[in-house]
Amino acid sequence: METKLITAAVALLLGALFTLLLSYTMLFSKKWDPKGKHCLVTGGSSGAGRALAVELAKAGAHVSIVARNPERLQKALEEVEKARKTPEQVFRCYSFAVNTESGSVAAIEAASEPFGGRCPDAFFLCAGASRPGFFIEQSEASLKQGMEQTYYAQAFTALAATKAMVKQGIKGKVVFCSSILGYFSMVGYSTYSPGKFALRGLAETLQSEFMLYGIEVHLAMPGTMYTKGYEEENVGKPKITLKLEETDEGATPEHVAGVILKGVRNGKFHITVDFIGNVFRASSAGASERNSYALDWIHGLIGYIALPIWRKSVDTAVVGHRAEHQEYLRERGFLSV
Ligand SMILES: NC(=O)C1=CN([C@@H]2O[C@H](COP(=O)(O)OP(=O)(O)OC[C@H]3O[C@@H](n4cnc5c(N)ncnc54)[C@H](OP(=O)(O)O)[C@@H]3O)[C@@H](O)[C@H]2O)C=CC1
Ligand SMILES: CCCCCCCCCCCCCCCC(=O)[C@@H](N)CO
Repeated sequence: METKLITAAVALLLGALFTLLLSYTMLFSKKWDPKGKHCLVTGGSSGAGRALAVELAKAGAHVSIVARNPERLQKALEEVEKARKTPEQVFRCYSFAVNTESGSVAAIEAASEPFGGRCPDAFFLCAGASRPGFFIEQSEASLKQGMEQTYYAQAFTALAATKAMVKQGIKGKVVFCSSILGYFSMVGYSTYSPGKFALRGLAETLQSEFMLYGIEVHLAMPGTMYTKGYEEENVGKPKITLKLEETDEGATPEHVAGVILKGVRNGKFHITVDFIGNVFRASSAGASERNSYALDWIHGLIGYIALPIWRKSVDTAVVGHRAEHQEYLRERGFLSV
């Protein structure tokens, strides 16, 4: 009896010591400060990208924003300008499509010009879009477009950015913006989730590979954000998907940008924004670098219990939608009878 008690006490003590030690090492992990750094933000004319650009300006960084539409870029640049901290900060906008390597190279070269050809220190890759719909309504073109608007919209900028950083010996940063739909998926997201999962795959590879160069990789996994992009995706979003998403409270892009920047400053690899994000992150961590050894197992435990229950409720809701869906397919002329 006594030996058992002693063993339990020793195990408890060791566990506590272990947690303390890890929290201690995390407290002393190196911090990143955007002040004086040149940060390039793709998708910087709207939503999360624009909010990040503003946050970075507030933090004293030089900011270059990249997107396609020049008018929206100009408007966003005015917002960034309002957040200026010092007269030395350089703020520019560049109109390029970044879903190709050549477009990304051109954007980076243009943004490097005011800095004597030196490429940016940090790349925040927020470009992307979502067009939800049912899988059977997709085509070869729309599936490819889905990858284009998710994976390629960020992968090619990462490629161009890394080549430039390595050539110039810059130990910079690459921050991807995936989604919690890069951890799990559900009805309606067949053109979006695959590319967001792919971004995780890429980030996990590069987190390891870039150890060769001292370049750090981050992967943001936000949930619903109330942005222009969100309004656009909702136009064609299946009703069942809209209903299932009600569980996600959502957040403003400003809030999300703040959380992402904090995660980057603190050297977090996976950056989740809220409780649901933390639960999915901890529940699908694999061998990914953890955020907090003290908290992640609790989020993991919550996921272990709650996620199968939630998944069951999703399945029930989808099955409950069958009749309405048949009607929808008939109306659309997909079914002849
Ligand atoms: N809103 C949400 O609920 C969520 C969004 N996300 C992801 O976060 C990121 C930002 O989303 P959000 O702020 O809502 O999006 P917005 O639609 O509000 O903004 C998207 C930005 O990306 C730019 N962009 C899109 N495609 C390209 C391209 N090929 N080349 C250059 N620029 C491009 C757009 O400008 P332009 O069209 O002029 O090029 C715009 O600046 C996206 O990657 C999205 O998938 C993740 C989770 C949730
Ligand atoms: C304790 C565990 C409970 C689990 C509850 C899970 C609820 C998830 C709801 C789905 C949210 C979907 C967000 C999509 C964000 C996005 O990327 C799109 N807006 C882009 O198209």
